[in-house]
Amino acid sequence: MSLTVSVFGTGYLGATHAAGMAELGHTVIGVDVDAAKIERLARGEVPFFEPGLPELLRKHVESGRLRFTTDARLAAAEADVHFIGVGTPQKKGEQAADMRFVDAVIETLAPLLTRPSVILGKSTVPVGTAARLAERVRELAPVGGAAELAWNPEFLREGFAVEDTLRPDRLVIGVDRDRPGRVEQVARAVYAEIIERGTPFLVTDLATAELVKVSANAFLATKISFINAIAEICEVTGADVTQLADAIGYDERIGRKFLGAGLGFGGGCLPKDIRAFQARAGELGVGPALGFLREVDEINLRRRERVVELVTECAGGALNGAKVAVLGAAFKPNSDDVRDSPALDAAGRLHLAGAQVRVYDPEAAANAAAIWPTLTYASSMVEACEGADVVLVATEWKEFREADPVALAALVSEAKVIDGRNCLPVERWLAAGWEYHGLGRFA
Ligand SMILES: NC(=O)c1ccc[n+]([C@@H]2O[C@H](COP(=O)([O-])OP(=O)(O)OC[C@H]3O[C@@H](n4cnc5c(N)ncnc54)[C@H](O)[C@@H]3O)[C@@H](O)[C@H]2O)c1
Ligand SMILES: O=c1ccn([C@@H]2O[C@H](COP(=O)(O)OP(=O)(O)O[C@H]3O[C@H](CO)[C@@H](O)[C@H](O)[C@H]3O)[C@@H](O)[C@H]2O)c(=O)[nH]1
Repeated sequence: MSLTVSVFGTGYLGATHAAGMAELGHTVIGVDVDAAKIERLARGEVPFFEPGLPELLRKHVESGRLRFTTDARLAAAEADVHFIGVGTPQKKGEQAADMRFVDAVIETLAPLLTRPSVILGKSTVPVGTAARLAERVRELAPVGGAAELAWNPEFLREGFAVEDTLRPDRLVIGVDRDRPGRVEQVARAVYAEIIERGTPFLVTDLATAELVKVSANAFLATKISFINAIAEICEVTGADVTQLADAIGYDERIGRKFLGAGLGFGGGCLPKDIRAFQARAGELGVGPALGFLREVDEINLRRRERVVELVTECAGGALNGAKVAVLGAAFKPNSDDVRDSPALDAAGRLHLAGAQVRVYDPEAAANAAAIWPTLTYASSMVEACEGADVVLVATEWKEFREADPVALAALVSEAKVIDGRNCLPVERWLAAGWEYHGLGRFA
């Protein structure tokens, strides 16, 4: 069944979700308060880097199935289902999530709902938010209880956002058990094509759906920090954390995914989500239950300090004046996102410690320069490496993994590389004469 849906927020999540909904056959209205962003999207342009999204978005904008507006009234008038995909960033100077964007959508949208409607929240929120918002919607909507709200967390990964939207591992819908209404039936209609393929569709209560999302991210962050903690031990014992991860990963109960030791996790999700989860647990009086997440965060941040230490050692003990090429600024490859990026953070720390840092990233330089305008940005890997005393690989872009170590060795001043993502073919780099340092291996 084809529906008309709106998506509030057209960032990484919202723009992908809007295009995905159109691909599933629905008529879609994307709504954002950022007029410049809406103008670009309406022209069929994606304002960030996400493989496969420009083609999908353009296709549906051109067919007229996907429109963009800053006017919430249009969405309220035409759509039967409204998705909330606005940001829930970390509050400045606090651990907790900033809920003002989600709240603003409800305050704007609910008073406009004059016919039965379903609101599906996708943003990552503290447990308890959905119940609070459902109540507020009933208060504000002219149709009262005929405006229903459920929570439908999103699990997409940047870099694979289109694939994850169209072919998710599972769908989770949290509904108000005391007021079941039509919301489950509507959610099934929205995702019919995906459900028919046999994708697990889990219906839970509101709190469980909210907690599924933050628990998944807390688990992923914990797995990464686990292996990075082991990397610290490997560094003082001469062991190799990548071989260790392979060996423990063969045990299916453990699994090899997310055991990539290196500079650690960053981005717009894992760091702020584990902090907001701890803050919420504290508010609920069960802070100690998530005390381990503080450790997870600390282990993660220590990796950035370790990289600065390694660069300093490679530069002969002092960073002042050392020429350092930093390859990568994005928090991970195939993304231009630099939110809480370990790569950019390491580059910034090296710069502040007196190194002459030249950063190269194939997609994220403009976003990086908005945060760190005082860093020097090279327009190619070659330009970044020319005359460098130390090369730091900070994001595992394919371009860096497949770089020719012989050609690069001829450009640099000293052939010393720190593989901050343990992603380089070590034998090739050693054979080309490089002094190689990984994280948790050949330290
Ligand atoms: N980025 C991801 O990969 C991802 C994946 C799963 C879940 N999430 C969650 O999804 C949410 C959005 O994340 P994001 O990375 O897309 O954020 P983002 O910052 O890229 O985008 C948020 C968008 O919301 C818009 N916005 C703010 N207030 C608005 C309003 N009142 N009405 C309409 N639009 C408004 C902003 O202008 C911006 O375009 C967060 O809760 C995040 O935790 C993100
Ligand atoms: O073995 C690994 C795997 C990942 N990372 C790092 O962890 C961070 C996060 O990676 P990833 O989870 O792939 O990126 P996101 O796009 O932020 O996706 C996460 O956050 C999203 C927003 O909540 C969720 O929807 C996704 O399911 C969840 O994977 C990045 O900095 C990676 O470099 C590692 O250091 N080692």
